[in-house]
Amino acid sequence: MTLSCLTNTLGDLLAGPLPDADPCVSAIQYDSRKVTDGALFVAIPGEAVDGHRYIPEAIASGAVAVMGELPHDDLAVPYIQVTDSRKALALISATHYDHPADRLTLVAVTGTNGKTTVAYILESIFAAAGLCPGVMGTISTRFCGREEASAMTTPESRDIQDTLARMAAAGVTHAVMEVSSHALALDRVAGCAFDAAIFTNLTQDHLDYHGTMEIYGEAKKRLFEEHRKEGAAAVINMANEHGRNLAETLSGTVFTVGKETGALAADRIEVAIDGIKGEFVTPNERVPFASGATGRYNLENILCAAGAALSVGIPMDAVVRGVAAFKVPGRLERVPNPCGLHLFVDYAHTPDALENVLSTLRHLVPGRLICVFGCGGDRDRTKRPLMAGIGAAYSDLAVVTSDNPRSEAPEKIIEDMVPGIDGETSFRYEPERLSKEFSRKGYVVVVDRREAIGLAVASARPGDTVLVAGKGHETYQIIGTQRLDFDDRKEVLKAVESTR
Ligand SMILES: CC(=O)N[C@H]1[C@@H](OP(=O)(O)OP(=O)(O)OC[C@H]2O[C@@H](n3ccc(=O)[nH]c3=O)[C@H](O)[C@@H]2O)O[C@H](CO)[C@@H](O)[C@@H]1O[C@H](C)C(=O)N[C@@H](C)C(=O)N[C@H](CCC(=O)O)C(=O)O
Ligand SMILES: Nc1ncnc2c1ncn2[C@@H]1O[C@H](COP(=O)(O)OP(=O)(O)OP(=O)(O)O)[C@@H](O)[C@H]1O
Ligand SMILES: N[C@H](CCC[C@H](N)C(=O)O)C(=O)O
Ligand SMILES: [Mg+2]
Repeated sequence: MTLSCLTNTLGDLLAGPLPDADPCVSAIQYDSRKVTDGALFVAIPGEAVDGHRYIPEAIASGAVAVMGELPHDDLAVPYIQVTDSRKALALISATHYDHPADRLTLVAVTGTNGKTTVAYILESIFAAAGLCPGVMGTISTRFCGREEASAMTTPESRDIQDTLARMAAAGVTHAVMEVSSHALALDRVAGCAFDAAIFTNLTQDHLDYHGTMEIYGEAKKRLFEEHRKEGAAAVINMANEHGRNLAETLSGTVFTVGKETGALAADRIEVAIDGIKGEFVTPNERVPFASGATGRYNLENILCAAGAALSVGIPMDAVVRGVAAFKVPGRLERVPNPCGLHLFVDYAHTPDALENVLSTLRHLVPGRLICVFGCGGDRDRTKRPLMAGIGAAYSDLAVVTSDNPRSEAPEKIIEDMVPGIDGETSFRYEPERLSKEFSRKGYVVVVDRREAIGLAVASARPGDTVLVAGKGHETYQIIGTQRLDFDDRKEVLKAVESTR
C-alpha cells in the first residue's frame, strides 16, 4: 500500500504538509527494533522513552517513511507530522490490514474484574453455536487451534489489527477482546468498531496510572461512546452502581443484564462449591442453565457473556451449552490432592476480587480458610492495605507474601500492606510459632512465596481450604527484572507432597 493511501485516513490528525514522495509501505512498526526494509516507523512519545529518539535507527534498518509528533525537515525519508502518534498508528494500522474488524463479529469486554472470564464464556458459547471463535486477552491470543501466550491484556493497536487480520484470514467468524483501561486511555482500540461492548464492573485498581477513580471510569466509558458499531449493544451489568449509571447515560442500544426487568436476568439461583445453576429470564422466556464456575460474581460474568451473545444473534440453546462447558485457567482453579484439603488457585489481585473470592469460599467450604496473597510491585500502592485488610478479615489465617515484586523491594510492599490489617481481630503469628492447631484468627508474614505456600499447606488440617490468590494462570514470578519459573498450582502440590 502506498504512503498516501495510509495518510488519506488521518484527517485532522495531520499536523504538517504531506511529503511529495509516496513510497510503497510494506509494514507498520512502532518499535524501531522491529523495523525491516519497506516499513513505516511511527515514533511514539512514551512515558519511559521518546520514540522520536529511535528515528535514525529505524531509517538505518530500512524504514521508507516516518510518522511522529515533532517537526522534522531533515530526514532522508518522507516524514508525516501528526498531532497524536498513537491514534494515527491505530488508524493507519486498520487501513493497512484492510479493516479486519469489519470482517468479524467483534465483541469487547471491559471492567476491573471478570474480563478474562467473560471472554472464555463467550468463546465457549460461540463454539457451542458451531461458529469459529477467536480471543485476545490476558492469558492468550487463540483461534483455530493456535494459542500464543499474551504479553499484555490488550496489545498495541498495530498488533491488534495484525491479529484480527490473521484471525479473519484463518476463518474466525466471532472474536472477543478484553479491553483494558490502559488500552482505552492509550487509543489501542481506535480503528476497531465493536458489534457488542460489555461492562462488568469498576472497582479500585490501576490508580498508579489513572490517578483517580473518576478518570479510570472515564477511560472505560470510552469503549461505549467511541468504539461501538452503529446499532451495537452496550451490554451492561446492572448489579453494581457504576453499571447502572453507565446504562443511564449511554445513548444507542443498551442491553442490561442482572436486573429483573432488563433484557436478561437470572432467577432460582443455587450457588454451590461445584457450580451455579438457575434460570435465564428474558422478556420472552425462562431457560434453565448450569455452570461449573461458582460464586455470585461468576453469575454476573455469565450474564454479561450470555447477554452479549444474545445481542449478536446467538440462539439461547447455544448460550446454555456454552455456559455449561467453559473453564478458565487460574480462576478458582481446584488443585486435586490426596490429603483431604480444598486447594484453590485464583487470580484475585484487587480488593474487590479478593473480597468476592474469599466470601464465596467462606460460605461454601467447611473447615478453616487459609489465604496466601501479596500485592504486585510497580502497581497501584493504595490497594495494598485494602487487600491486606480484606485478606485478614475473611480468613482464619492470612499468609501475607510477595506477588510479582518487579522493581520494588518485597519487604516494602508488605510494609504497605500490613497496616491495613485490623490487629484487634487478627493476631500476628511468627512463622516458627505457627502450628496446625492454631486457634486464634490471625496472620503471618512470609516474604518468599514458595515458603508462604508451604507454611499455609502445612498449617491446614483435612477439611480446611487453602486459597493461593493473585497469580492464577501465571507461570512465572517477576523479581527485579528476572522472570523466574513459578506456578502456584505446582507449588501448592509440591507443598502437599512435602508435608505428607
Ligand atoms: C503504561 C503503559 O501501558 N505503557 C505502554 C506504553 O509504554 P510507554 O508509553 O512508556 O512507551 P515507552 O516504553 O516509553 O516507548 C515509547 C516508544 O518507543 C519505542 N521504542 C522503545 C525503545 C526502542 O529501542 N525503540 C523504540 O522504538 C516503543 O516501542 C514505544 O513505541 O506503550 C508501550 C508500547 O506500546 C507499551 O509496551 C507499554 O506497556 C507496558 C509494557 C505495560 O506494562 N503496560 C501495562 C500497565 C498494561 O498496559 N496493562 C494492561 C492491563 C491492565 C489490566 O490489568 O487491566 C494491558 O492491556 O495489558
Ligand atoms: N465479575 C467479577 N466481579 C468481581 N470479581 C471478579 C469477577 N470476576 C472475576 N473476579 C475475580 O477477579 C479475578 C480476575 O478475574 P478475570 O481474570 O476474569 O478478570 P480480568 O478483568 O480479566 O482481570 P485482569 O484485568 O487482571 O486481566 C478472578 O480470579 C476473581 O477473583
Ligand atoms: N494486569 C494486571 C495483572 C496483575 C497480576 C498480579 N499478579 C500482579 O502482578 O500484580 C496488572 O498488570 O496490574
Ligand atoms: Mg484479564
